[in-house]
Amino acid sequence: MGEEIGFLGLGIMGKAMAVNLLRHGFKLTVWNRTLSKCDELVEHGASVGETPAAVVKKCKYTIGMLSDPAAALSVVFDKDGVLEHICTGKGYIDMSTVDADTSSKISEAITSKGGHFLEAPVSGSKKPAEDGQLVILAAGEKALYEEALPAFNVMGKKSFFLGHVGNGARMKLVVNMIMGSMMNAFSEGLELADRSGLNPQTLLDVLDLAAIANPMFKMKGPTMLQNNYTPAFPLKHQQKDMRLALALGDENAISMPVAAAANEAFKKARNLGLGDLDFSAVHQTVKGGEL
Ligand SMILES: NC(=O)C1=CN([C@@H]2O[C@H](COP(=O)(O)OP(=O)(O)OC[C@H]3O[C@@H](n4cnc5c(N)ncnc54)[C@H](OP(=O)(O)O)[C@@H]3O)[C@@H](O)[C@H]2O)C=CC1
Ligand SMILES: O=CCCC(=O)O
Repeated sequence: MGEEIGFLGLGIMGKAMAVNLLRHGFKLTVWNRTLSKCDELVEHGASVGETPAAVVKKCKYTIGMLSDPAAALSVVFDKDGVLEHICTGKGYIDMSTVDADTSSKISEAITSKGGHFLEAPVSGSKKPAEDGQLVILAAGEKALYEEALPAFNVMGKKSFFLGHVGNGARMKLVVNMIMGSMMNAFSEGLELADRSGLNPQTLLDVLDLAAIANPMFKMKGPTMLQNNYTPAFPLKHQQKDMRLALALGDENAISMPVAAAANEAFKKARNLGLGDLDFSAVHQTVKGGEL
């Protein structure tokens, strides 16, 4: 189907998104810092590039799905990075969750070499990525957005084009700031129900019928009651998003005491060694128990 697309970063999300694209007939050349993680993608029909630069050289446009701002910058600016082969007619789409400044730095570097840039962070986790049910929050070059729409339509159930670079990053951080705060309130509620003699499972049933019912409580509640925190969205990334959202709050002089308290809980969870578990493991900071 069409030209080859590049894909950099095969973590939980990148792997799921890339496999989904391959299943839908897209041709992909992939790269991951730990190159062995490319093997599974090769089994699904992908080619491998030895470096980000090699991938960009081969592909009309390349997608990045990296852990954080440092990783997103490194893949573009370091030796053998995206910048080495980006040029007129080629595009780079960063789907990582980063702050607007990081995205702007990448955008300026890419466009100064004649390339096109789009930021396109996503809402939705591992399962929606596998099922092509993400929500894509794009901003930047409209022409690249339109070129990538066939791939976005496979990866996501809805794509938003939000205007200039930075708006996608900001939208994503606002969404995840709300989500992180909700997860903390939910954890406290589960523990409060349990310790005050209520059945937490009954609380889940009540919540599911109430005005505050939502897919996150429905999906995470049962596993949290089993102390099962198999990572879909790693807690260290949720804490990164709270930190970046709070910085956005600082810039705009928005008082965000609820988000600040949630960030403290995620920091505490990281300090307890829970950073690689699912973000719902913040529950353990309320329980105070052994995993
Ligand atoms: N998981 C989720 O539910 C969601 C995550 N996100 C966002 O998507 C992004 C990816 O998340 P996720 O897949 O869960 O994260 P993972 O931690 O599973 O994967 C991170 C990826 O980044 C790579 N990486 C990390 N540091 C570097 C570096 N310095 N140079 C090059 N590559 C690097 C890793 O490579 P290696 O394999 O070598 O370590 C890996 O491919 C994050 O920004 C996250 O916030 C957005 C929506 C949902
Ligand atoms: O950034 C991660 C978001 C996870 C989700 O939307 O379920």
